[in-house]
Amino acid sequence: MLRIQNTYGKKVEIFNPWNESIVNMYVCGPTVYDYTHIGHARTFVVFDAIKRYLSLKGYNIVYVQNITDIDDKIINRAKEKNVPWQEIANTYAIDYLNNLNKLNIKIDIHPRVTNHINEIINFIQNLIDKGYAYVSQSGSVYFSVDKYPNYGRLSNNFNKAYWNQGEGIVSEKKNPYDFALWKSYKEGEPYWESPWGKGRPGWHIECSVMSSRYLGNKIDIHGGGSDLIFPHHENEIAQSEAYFGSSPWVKYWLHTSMLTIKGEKMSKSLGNIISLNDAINTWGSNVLRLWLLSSHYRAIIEYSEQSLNQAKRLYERLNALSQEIVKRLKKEEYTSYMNNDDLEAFNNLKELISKWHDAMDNDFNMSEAIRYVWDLTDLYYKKIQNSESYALISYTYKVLQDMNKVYGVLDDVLTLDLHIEKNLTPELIDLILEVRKQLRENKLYDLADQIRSKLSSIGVKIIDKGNKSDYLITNE
Ligand SMILES: Nc1ncnc2c1ncn2[C@@H]1O[C@H](COP(=O)(O)OP(=O)(O)OP(=O)(O)O)[C@@H](O)[C@H]1O
Ligand SMILES: [Zn+2]
Repeated sequence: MLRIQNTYGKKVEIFNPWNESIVNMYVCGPTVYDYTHIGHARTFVVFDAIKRYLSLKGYNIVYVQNITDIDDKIINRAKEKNVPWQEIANTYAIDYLNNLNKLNIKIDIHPRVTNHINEIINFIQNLIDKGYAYVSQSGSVYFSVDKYPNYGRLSNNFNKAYWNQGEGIVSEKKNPYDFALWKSYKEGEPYWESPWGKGRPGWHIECSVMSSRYLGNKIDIHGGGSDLIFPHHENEIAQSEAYFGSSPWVKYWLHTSMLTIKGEKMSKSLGNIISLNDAINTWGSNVLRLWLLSSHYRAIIEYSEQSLNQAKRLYERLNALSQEIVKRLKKEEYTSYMNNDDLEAFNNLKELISKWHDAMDNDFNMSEAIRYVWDLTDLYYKKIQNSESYALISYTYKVLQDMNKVYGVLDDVLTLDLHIEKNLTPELIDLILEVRKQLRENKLYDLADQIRSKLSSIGVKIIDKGNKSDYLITNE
């Protein structure tokens, strides 16, 4: 049974999504004004692994991660470089998407703020109509924090002096801790028309709007780095619960701790980043993934070549043994008989994968789970490598496959489909062979040969005997 530590309430809870088989996930994506860095990768790889684990457990997941493509930081960077702001946003959005791809991360929906301006305006208007927001003299719109009684519950801080929004001193606010939903136009800045005049959306509102646009009014998992708990996520909750008039809006809040370098958060604004491009060129994406999935998601990761080298060793071991297993299963040089040693190794494996699941079920305890991956490599070289047993070797393959569904680093190697016969019914193959026979009778040999080679590539070997054909299912 999966248990998750919810940042909201700081308690470990049994995972029980709103709908028993579907999980809605939203994770805050980057503001695209600089290169994607390994700090981002820490958060994005962890949530990818969480999504993959939930999928291994049988849930259907819808995963949304936004792209913030309009923001003060983008506008400032464009001014510095003297290029249009769209160029900055596009360049770094492409960098981000390419790197996700290299890291084997698949997001279902990647909404961009500038494609949702109308929805943002409607959402804000609704908050004004309900009395949760007000329009200032300049035409900016602010959320009235005092109107929302649960403010502070996520970050567990109810001291109003702490609620500094980092927006500088803005005298037009009713309270210093009110935050901007809409920012009125300033000379030389991009703008959109709105009922309150020209302007652009504030940062927090975009996530409330885009998450509900794609996931509805109830979210199962909302994630992001721990740097976003206050004020960003606190504000998202206030806006969304005010808008929907119900609580809780999000069932489980999950936050990754920061990736640090020399003890400091790696971040674009501090200028201490190692870009993902560079890191992938140096280490490869598989080593990076394994490294980032070797720590608990709530523990800080300090950048260190030593720990990356350790992940590299693990990857090389896993890769080598996977290749060996695949080769052996293809060669059919085994027997199905299990001697006592095989049986013992089989039971060790069973215990190992069950402990791995227990660790993952325990609030995705990846630092413990990775130990079982190391143990698997030890077990293989000690007790499995010299075994002749098909049952043992194919079970090792299955265990590796399940683990890899989360780690996602052996996709190129684990290419055997041990259950090919399940996907191709004999009737279907007979039908294809019949069609091929008729093609040959009509001297359409090219087409007949194409069918033969296509079938061969999916593991069905055709054996022609005169005008009759038979077939063999192989794992090649
Ligand atoms: N060093 C880090 N470690 C882990 N997660 C991070 C780190 N930096 C950013 N994130 C996470 O990555 C996502 C995108 O963050 P964002 O674009 O705000 O990055 P940033 O580098 O912190 O930028 P800025 O310096 O402008 O705040 C967020 O979910 C954020 O929490
Ligand atoms: Zn967000």
